[in-house]
Amino acid sequence: MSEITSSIPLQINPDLQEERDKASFNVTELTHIIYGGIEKTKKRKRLEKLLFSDPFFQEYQNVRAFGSRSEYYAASVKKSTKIFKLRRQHKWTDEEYETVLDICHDDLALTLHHTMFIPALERLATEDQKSKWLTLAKQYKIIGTYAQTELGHGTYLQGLETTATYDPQTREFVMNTPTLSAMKWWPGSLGKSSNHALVLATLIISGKKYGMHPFLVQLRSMDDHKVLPGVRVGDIGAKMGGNSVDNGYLILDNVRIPRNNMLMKNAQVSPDGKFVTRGPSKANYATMMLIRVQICTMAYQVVSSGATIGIRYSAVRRQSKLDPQDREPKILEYQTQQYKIFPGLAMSYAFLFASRSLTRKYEEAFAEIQRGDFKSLPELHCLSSGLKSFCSEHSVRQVEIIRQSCGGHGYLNAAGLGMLVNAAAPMITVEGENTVMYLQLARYILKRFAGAMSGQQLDGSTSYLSMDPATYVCPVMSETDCRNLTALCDIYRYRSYMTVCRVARQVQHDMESDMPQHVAINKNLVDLVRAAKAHSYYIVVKDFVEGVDALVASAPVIKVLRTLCCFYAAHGIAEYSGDFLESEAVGLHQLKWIKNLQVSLLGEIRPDAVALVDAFDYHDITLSSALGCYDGNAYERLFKSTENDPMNKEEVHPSYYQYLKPFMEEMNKSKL
Ligand SMILES: CCCCCCCCCCCCC/C=C/C(=O)SCCNC(=O)CCNC(=O)[C@H](O)C(C)(C)COP(=O)(O)OP(=O)(O)OC[C@H]1O[C@@H](n2cnc3c(N)ncnc32)[C@H](O)[C@@H]1OP(=O)(O)O
Ligand SMILES: Cc1cc2nc3c(=O)[nH]c(=O)nc-3n(C[C@H](O)[C@H](O)[C@H](O)COP(=O)(O)OP(=O)(O)OC[C@H]3O[C@@H](n4cnc5c(N)ncnc54)[C@H](O)[C@@H]3O)c2cc1C
Repeated sequence: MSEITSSIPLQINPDLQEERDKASFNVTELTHIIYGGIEKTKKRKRLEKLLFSDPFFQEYQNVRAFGSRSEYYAASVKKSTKIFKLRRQHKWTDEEYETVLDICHDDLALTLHHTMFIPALERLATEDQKSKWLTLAKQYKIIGTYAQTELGHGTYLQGLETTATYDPQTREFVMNTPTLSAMKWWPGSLGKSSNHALVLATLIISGKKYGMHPFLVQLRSMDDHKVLPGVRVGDIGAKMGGNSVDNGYLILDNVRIPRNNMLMKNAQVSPDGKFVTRGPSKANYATMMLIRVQICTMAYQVVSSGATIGIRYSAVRRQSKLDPQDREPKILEYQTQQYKIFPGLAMSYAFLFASRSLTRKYEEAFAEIQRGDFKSLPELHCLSSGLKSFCSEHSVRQVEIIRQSCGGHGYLNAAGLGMLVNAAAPMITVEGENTVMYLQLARYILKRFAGAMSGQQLDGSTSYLSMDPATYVCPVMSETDCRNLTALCDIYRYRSYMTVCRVARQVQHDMESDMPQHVAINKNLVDLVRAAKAHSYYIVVKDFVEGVDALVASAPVIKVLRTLCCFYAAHGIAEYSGDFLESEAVGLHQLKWIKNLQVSLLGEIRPDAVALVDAFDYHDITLSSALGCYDGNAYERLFKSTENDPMNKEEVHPSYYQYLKPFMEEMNKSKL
């Protein structure tokens, strides 16, 4: 009788334990730093315990892995409603609720209700409207979504075709989807879950268009969830990932809504049809900016989850030979393996600090905006557009590299990496497609650069554009200088300055050669995006350096974070060496030193790699990965995962009787 079983050993895999034993710093101390203090970590742990003591959360993993799309959606609705109920029962604050959503790490079917519908009501409704609609939404008496994107237009909001035509006779808006391309297409939770939608439509009064405004439209009956007259709504189909969410389509045919259903914080239509605006014209774009900021935090969660799985697995997987006399080494010993995974590890900490800094700036600016002061809006719009694009692009790419680094097993659903990549991939597209968002940043940078050239004193994230480039000397004079974080940051800043300067001069030159502005811009789009990326990279490195410098922590924690920060910056210079050389931010000597440093830092990070991912403190259910589980018993967990596979339910699959058996019989009878 074979002794091979799928039972999970009670003890930690000794290979992983060995890693934990040799960590140079206190993991718990770093965990507290990551979560904002001991109290917050404790609170998170309490919430985690409360959630995961319910066996449903474990069963949900099986439905996610093996259920049909419809079963997965249903389980996710159940999960959403369970969480909603728990929130009421335990009177969670918004912060506690956000923590629960972070712990769940999963697209909930009703996610749009809290990620966009409620924030949109908070930002776009008047106080009177809030007391009605926001109260209902927060009590889950209505479930809503944010319906902006159409089949024909997602990016170009001025091209949206859905109309809201004011009828002064009845004091109603008449909502219409005039063409196929005008149908709403993509909104999450729209297809089957929501009974209300915030529909973004072009306002028309007496035949005149007044731009895009938000309208609250009821879609389904509150008695039986049946679709209301004039409304056609459904699911848009299976996607690469995120299939627990019913992204939907919506067609409106002369649907009448009361005048008060237009959210009127930023613009009003009076009963007799007069239009009045308040605040800047882009005030109705406020919800998108909030989510762009949140996407940076999501990118941190994505890449840190991927790094946790990749590093723990690489510490328990043994393969091939390094020393011919020794046993097979852990694959984490191979320098190439470290080179695939440690950039994701360093990026996790970089994005932690960058997203924290962006969130702080957002909260400060939002408080000003609430007081009617919009001066920080342009800076915040551009910073959030750039960082949203940068963090999503880099995290998705890095997690795919980590998936590949796990060899064949990384390709299994049970590894959790494929699902992570596919769930995270839309971060690149949602809330403004990345290229388009980089170009928003580039447009702002060009204007600021022109301001600096004409002697304006700049402030905020672009203040460095008023530097005098003639004063720049590469601050790295020796190999040892390469470890100086301020010097590395200066190199990024100068690279960004030169990239911006070059494209600004080119656009100006093209326009002076009588090229129309739009032609000159389009001729330089690739370089404009390059400039926005260089600026975003500089901001992330700067936030990382400043974040580590400002930390109050023990010497070992500071040391390990400084090493990671140095590696992050050195790796970026090595990876984009062409740009750094071309801009003369570094010379060939410096590049060689920085590349050497990058490789030697791999060896310095190696002993702390497992501890650095343990500090993220992800629960096994949150990670949902046989390869990345805390105990390191990856093989047992992989084997265990096959038990729930419906393919293994019967010894002989029905397809044998249907197809294979008759086929084999036919083949065996055949004379050929
Ligand atoms: C651990 C596991 C985690 C897994 C993670 C999974 C994640 C999955 C996803 C989660 C769910 C996501 C839900 C998604 C929801 C959505 O996608 S909702 C739809 C979002 N749609 C968009 O974002 C549309 C993008 N387009 C735009 O924002 C705009 O059209 C535009 C590109 C910005 C252009 O706008 P337009 O009105 O055409 O403006 P212009 O005439 O070009 O003027 C631009 C000027 O306006 C300024 N500006 C633009 N936007 C803003 C703003 N938000 N705030 C302030 N100012 C703004 C801009 O700077 C220009 O200013 P000037 O240069 O001074 O003129
Ligand atoms: C999973 C998921 C969830 C979503 N959830 C919602 C939701 O809840 N509510 C909602 O309203 N929407 C939602 N969306 C829609 C999303 O916001 C849009 O897909 C997104 O804004 C991009 O717009 P698009 O699809 O029209 O892309 P397009 O604009 O068609 O982009 C296609 C290509 O054209 C390029 N391009 C377009 N314009 C320019 C330009 N000006 N300059 C240079 N290049 C350009 C882009 O870079 C891209 O390469 C969701 C989408 C996804 C994938």
